[in-house]
Amino acid sequence: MLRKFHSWSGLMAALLVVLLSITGAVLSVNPFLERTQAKVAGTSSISVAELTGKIASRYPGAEQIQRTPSGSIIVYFTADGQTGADLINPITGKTIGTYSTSPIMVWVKNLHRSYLLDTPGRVGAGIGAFLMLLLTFSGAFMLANRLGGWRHILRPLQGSFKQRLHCQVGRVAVLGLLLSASTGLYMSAVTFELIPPHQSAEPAFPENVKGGVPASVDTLPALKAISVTEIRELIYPYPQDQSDVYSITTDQGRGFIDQATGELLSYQPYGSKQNIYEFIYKLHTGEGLWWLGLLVGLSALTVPLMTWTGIQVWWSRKKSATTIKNNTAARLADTVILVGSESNSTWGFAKTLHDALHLAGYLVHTTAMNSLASNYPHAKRLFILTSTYGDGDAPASASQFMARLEKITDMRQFPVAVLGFGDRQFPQFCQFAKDVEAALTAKGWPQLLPLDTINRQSPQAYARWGEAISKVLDSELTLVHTPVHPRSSTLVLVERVDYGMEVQAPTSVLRFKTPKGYGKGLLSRLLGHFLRRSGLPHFEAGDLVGILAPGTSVPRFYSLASASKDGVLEICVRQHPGGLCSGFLHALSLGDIIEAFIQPNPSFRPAAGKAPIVLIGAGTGIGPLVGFIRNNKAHHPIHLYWGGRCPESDFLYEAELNIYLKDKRLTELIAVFSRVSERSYVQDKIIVDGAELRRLIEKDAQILVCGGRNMAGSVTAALNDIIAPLGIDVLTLKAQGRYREDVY
Ligand SMILES: Cc1cc2nc3c(=O)[nH]c(=O)nc-3n(C[C@H](O)[C@H](O)[C@H](O)COP(=O)(O)O)c2cc1C
Repeated sequence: MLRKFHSWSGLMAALLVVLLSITGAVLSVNPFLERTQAKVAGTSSISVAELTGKIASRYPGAEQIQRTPSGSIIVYFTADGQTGADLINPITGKTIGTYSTSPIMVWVKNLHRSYLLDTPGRVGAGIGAFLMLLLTFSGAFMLANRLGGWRHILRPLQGSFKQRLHCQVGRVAVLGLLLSASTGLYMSAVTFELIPPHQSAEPAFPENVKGGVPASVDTLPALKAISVTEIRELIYPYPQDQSDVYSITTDQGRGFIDQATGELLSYQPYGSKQNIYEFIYKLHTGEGLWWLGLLVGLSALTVPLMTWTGIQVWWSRKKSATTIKNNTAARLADTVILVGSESNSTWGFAKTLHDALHLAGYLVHTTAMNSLASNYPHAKRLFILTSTYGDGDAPASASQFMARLEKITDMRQFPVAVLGFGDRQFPQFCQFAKDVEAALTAKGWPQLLPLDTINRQSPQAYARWGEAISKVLDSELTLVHTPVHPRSSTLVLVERVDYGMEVQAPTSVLRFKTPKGYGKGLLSRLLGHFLRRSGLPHFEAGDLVGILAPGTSVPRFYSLASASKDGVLEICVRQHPGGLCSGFLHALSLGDIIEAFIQPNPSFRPAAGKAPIVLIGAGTGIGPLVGFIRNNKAHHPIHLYWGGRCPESDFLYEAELNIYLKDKRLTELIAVFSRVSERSYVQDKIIVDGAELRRLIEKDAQILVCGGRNMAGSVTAALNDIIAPLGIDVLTLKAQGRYREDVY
């Protein structure tokens, strides 16, 4: 709900808020520039009388003096029948230069205040400020939700690069944006008198003007009592009109001064409304607070970037989303389907079930598990279809389901059927679905059907589950769903390095490129050459590539050892006896092609920051770890623990790792081998280095583990022992986003 609101209001407001923020950022530089020109040091001891005296000798035709919020003094005068305005040094009274306002800045100000459209534009600017405020609030609440509450708002972010960029930039700019949007909105409300007008009434023109011979301006007692740092404006009386007065505006109020006696007449101090308005005006414009102006201006500059990343995130979500038609509202539905999915394939199965039930006359409500409502007044049955991710964990759209279920205590219960989607090659097969079923049973929910599982999106298994549903509902349902894989790209093998034959662990590093470089047409190929683009789809090291071996419909996933910016798609594959896909890949010769698609795996990559990184892997688990090291151009400290069989035969990436050690992309390489006389495994070496690792973890180190399940389990156990003296365990590190695994 909040996300929909944030996305749609963001899309609608994009142009308005981008214009407001760019122009606001440009204007925010003004107070700083003015401040650098203004001579303010030592002016507090100078009175207005002194200043006007100095000005009078140089500008006998002075008509008005103004002090800008940044402290610059401007004199408006007439000389030889011509009017002019000069900047004055308040200490010497000398001319600094001619004062003029830049027409470009005037144009930018008008664009900011009214989009150059007068009153309708001012209304638009007010709406823009309001939408910006809503977007800032909704974005902050979404982020807090996503990170598990306000207390965890600074936790490392997960998600695709654009999602992380969007949230990170928002996190940095949130206070500045709240300040500029709320103050801008207040000023619009004042303009349209939605808030009672702030302007205190002008003091009445004094009735008791003496009208005598004007005294010299530098002798007037009222002007002697006011410091230059307090004055805003002094308007001189009409020459030769002895009944006229000086009109003065200061930081505290307005009044008139008798030109003969120098007495202050009918003075009126500002009321609290005026003071509030002026304070908010200062906060919004930075006039008089140049450093705040610059900070707010800098945060405004993030808006175009956030708009762009926000649109991209929205578009990729929309592209991959499954549209559910005939979705009944939760409060009216007799059947509820909750979906837990990471990469959207389970949504396709849920849609098939939704359509079949709708066709059979049910009122069906389908939504993400995270959107579990606190009640479904008319529901008679609940279906939960969920995949499992990570190592038996919840997928993205179900990440908050368990916590929500725990909180809801008074929901009416009705029969539920849980269907798990998973892959048997993961030992925690459909574990999250099992956990959901167990949590519901513990809360006393009745069963519609016992938990069932679907291995590798099998359409046959799904159809069989459909038959069981038909029976229990006594309705004829046909569940035919063939999963659609993302559009694949054709890649050609350009390089392979083979290892491990002698130790019965044939392992190859395979590097692929697109067959024809960037794009297909001549123009795009030329462009690709010119821009040095590889034509590969975008991916980061640690993402997954799904490869369809000929004759199979189920892809096999491999962790990527390169990022697309490296110009190649690189994987490290061990040949398993009888393995369909690994056999196919190992049989490839240079020039052979494969069909592949990218599946982002944003939860497995180092978080941003300078904290040390400990990479732990064994065998082909080194693939993504090498990718992280290769891209460590900032030379953050990286320690790599890796285990192989024999240094002469399967020391994967040995030459490359030595280069990285030399050029400091890698700080330390600890390689251990199991088929040598002093055999050792990574977990053994971790125990030996326990004290050093504990020290790194105390320094906020993050740990990334990649490789087989047994190795990962032993590493967890070893680390638990090592960090026990710190009063934490691996689960704590996981919750802090500092322990990430890619385990197979
Ligand atoms: C990185 C990764 C981790 C996975 N972890 C598990 C797991 O622990 N247990 C399991 O049964 N399936 C696991 N799977 C398989 C997915 O659950 C399965 O492919 C599912 O059909 C994906 O559905 P979705 O696209 O709706 O998220 C994993 C898949 C990937 C790519």
